[in-house]
Amino acid sequence: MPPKNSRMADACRAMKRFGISEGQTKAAVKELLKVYANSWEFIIDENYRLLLDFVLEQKPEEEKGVRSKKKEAPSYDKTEVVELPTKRYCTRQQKKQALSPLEHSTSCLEKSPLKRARQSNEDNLISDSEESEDSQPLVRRSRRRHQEREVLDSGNNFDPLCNRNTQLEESLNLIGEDSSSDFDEDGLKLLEVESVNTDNKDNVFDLPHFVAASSTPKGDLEMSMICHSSPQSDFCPPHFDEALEMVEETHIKSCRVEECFVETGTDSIFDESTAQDVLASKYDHPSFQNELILSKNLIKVIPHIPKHIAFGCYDGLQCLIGFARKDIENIFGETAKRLKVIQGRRSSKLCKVEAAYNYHSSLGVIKSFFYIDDITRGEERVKVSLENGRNAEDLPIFFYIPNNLVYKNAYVKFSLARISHGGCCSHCFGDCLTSPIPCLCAAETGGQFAYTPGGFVTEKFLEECISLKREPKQDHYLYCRNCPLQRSKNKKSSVPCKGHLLQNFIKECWSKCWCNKKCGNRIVQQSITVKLQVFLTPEGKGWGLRTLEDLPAGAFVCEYVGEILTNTELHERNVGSPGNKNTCYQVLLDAGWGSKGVLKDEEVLCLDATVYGNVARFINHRCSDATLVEIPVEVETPDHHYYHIALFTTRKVDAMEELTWDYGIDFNDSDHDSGHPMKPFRCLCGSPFCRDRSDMKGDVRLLTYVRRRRRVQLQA
Ligand SMILES: C[S@@+](CC[C@H](N)C(=O)[O-])C[C@H]1O[C@@H](n2cnc3c(N)ncnc32)[C@H](O)[C@@H]1O
Repeated sequence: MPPKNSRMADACRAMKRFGISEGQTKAAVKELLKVYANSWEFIIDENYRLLLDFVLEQKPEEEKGVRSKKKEAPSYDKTEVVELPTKRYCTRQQKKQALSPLEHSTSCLEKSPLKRARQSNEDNLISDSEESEDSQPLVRRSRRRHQEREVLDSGNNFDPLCNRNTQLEESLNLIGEDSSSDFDEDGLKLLEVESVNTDNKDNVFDLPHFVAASSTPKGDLEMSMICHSSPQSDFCPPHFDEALEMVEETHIKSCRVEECFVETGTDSIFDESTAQDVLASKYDHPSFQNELILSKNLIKVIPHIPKHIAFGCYDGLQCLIGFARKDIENIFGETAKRLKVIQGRRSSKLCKVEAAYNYHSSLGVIKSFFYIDDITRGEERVKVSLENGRNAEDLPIFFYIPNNLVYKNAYVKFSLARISHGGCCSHCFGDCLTSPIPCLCAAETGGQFAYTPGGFVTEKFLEECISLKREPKQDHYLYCRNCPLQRSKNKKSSVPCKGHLLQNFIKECWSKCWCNKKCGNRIVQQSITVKLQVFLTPEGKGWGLRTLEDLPAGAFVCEYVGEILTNTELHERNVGSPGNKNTCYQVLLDAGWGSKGVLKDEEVLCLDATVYGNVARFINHRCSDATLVEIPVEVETPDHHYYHIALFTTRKVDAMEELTWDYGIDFNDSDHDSGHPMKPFRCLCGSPFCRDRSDMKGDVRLLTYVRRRRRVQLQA
């Protein structure tokens, strides 16, 4: 019997042919050995068929793993990278010049990328009618095709990956495959291209095909296509029209193609002149020639690319993969300095198709596009963008409101008469935080301000709030004598209150105070100042919210805003909605419950952000170690039955990191009786402290799989 190591090495070699990494193979073999009592027989059988099937079945889960791993990437200058001008446009003037592709490319390259991008924006202002039909037949055609489709498809959801062919699926799988060695020290993923680029004639990946599609926050769509292009092979660059069609049909169904470029690169094994010869001869291929004549102004050939180039996109970041920095600077000039560059590990041949489209930012056409400039429709001081990455998903439909609004019966009466002089600072001037003696408003926080002069929650106060939430003790709960939650559920019998977490309140200065509007003790009422983005979470949690800038600990991010309902109204709303499916945007304002006598129904309040809400409705849950913590903030009224739920960072948060908070859900509450209005869901927070213990998926899935395999084998 061959030694164990050599069997593993053989298995890895066999799997490598299919683009499966060593890490994946080893993990799969380990699992299978467990099931087959350490026998290799089934694994080796039929040329590792079982192993291959098993790895391929595992893939979707592993892809999730890849993404969450990437999330933990250490910080680097992400903001700069996001701003990368990804389109390298040629000017309209250049398009009109009847240059050969190579001449044309030189003239394009002479301009700095920044200049080119600027020029292209100016070009975009030129109306369609100015465009000569002859100069851009393909673009024009695709526009018409799009317009026709727009009429047919209006209202259809964007589904970039539907209609894809098998080849595309295979190649996307390859790119998505995981291996811990695929990440450099910055946690960015290198595209695995060697496996699709072998000289093996039987290789299924011999034809050019798309490997990745990504959208950028600027609204560009990028497609990469790897081609087998060695001088010996009968490589032919993709038919331009075909490529364009594929881009449109498979990826940007509902977007308008404005401009489209094909860029080709060659391998470092060529010197510059050989590369030019090879490319020139390739473009002379009869099947391409006609298109070349028609679309030559759109084709740009970069004569010498020493290593493969590919654009990947992770959470809106662009990364340029495979170039040595020196080479990038030669080709892209100044722009290169703004890129995060990963040294290439292997050489490859790559053909890249770029398509740019315009998007609309008004809510009216939200459904057709997948990048929205500002979901708040100008309601906030800052824009909040939405990016629908590459997955197909309905865009959220709700009314954006920057402040809570009463639905009907909630008693939320703000009146100056209700605020006593003792409850506000009537002797202050300017910024209360600069005064040596904390003002009366700080009485709520033990005579110390909860905010620092820099505008963050103080370390001590933040710590207290976090530990109260993470490790609540029995005496941190208040119990109502006649709990409104139990009352609304079961009117007859009086079920004891399950308890409400006692929370530390902040009291902000307000209109009856003498301080300045910009006083440092008015943070939450200044509303959102942080740059935020709604995005589709890769783990399958739906939409999520992330910050586009680095945030220190204790920074105010946003308030949880929604309709203010009484508990009875909430109960009626939920009973009336099929399957209680709207509960996922509901929270209780119960921080003051149990501290006073029995609350009247109109004083028992909650927020529902299902239909009316702000950006906080997109914040997902994370058990225990969330990036945000909620703190009740008293602004307009001293009554603790109405307050603001303000969300502050629990620690330093990097740009592009997801913002999460612990909803306080009891995932093991099968009767859904804990009092939290939100129904428990299968938690995908990924926290090591995750409270959802229902997930024994790994073992169960493996067993099911093995049983199925055995059945198939027996039947055979
Ligand atoms: C307030 S919403 C958050 C935004 C939501 N993801 C969306 O797409 O609109 C709460 C819902 O998001 C989903 N969700 C939030 N956190 C989650 C988690 N850790 N795991 C799985 N789903 C989660 C659940 O469906 C939950 O009911």
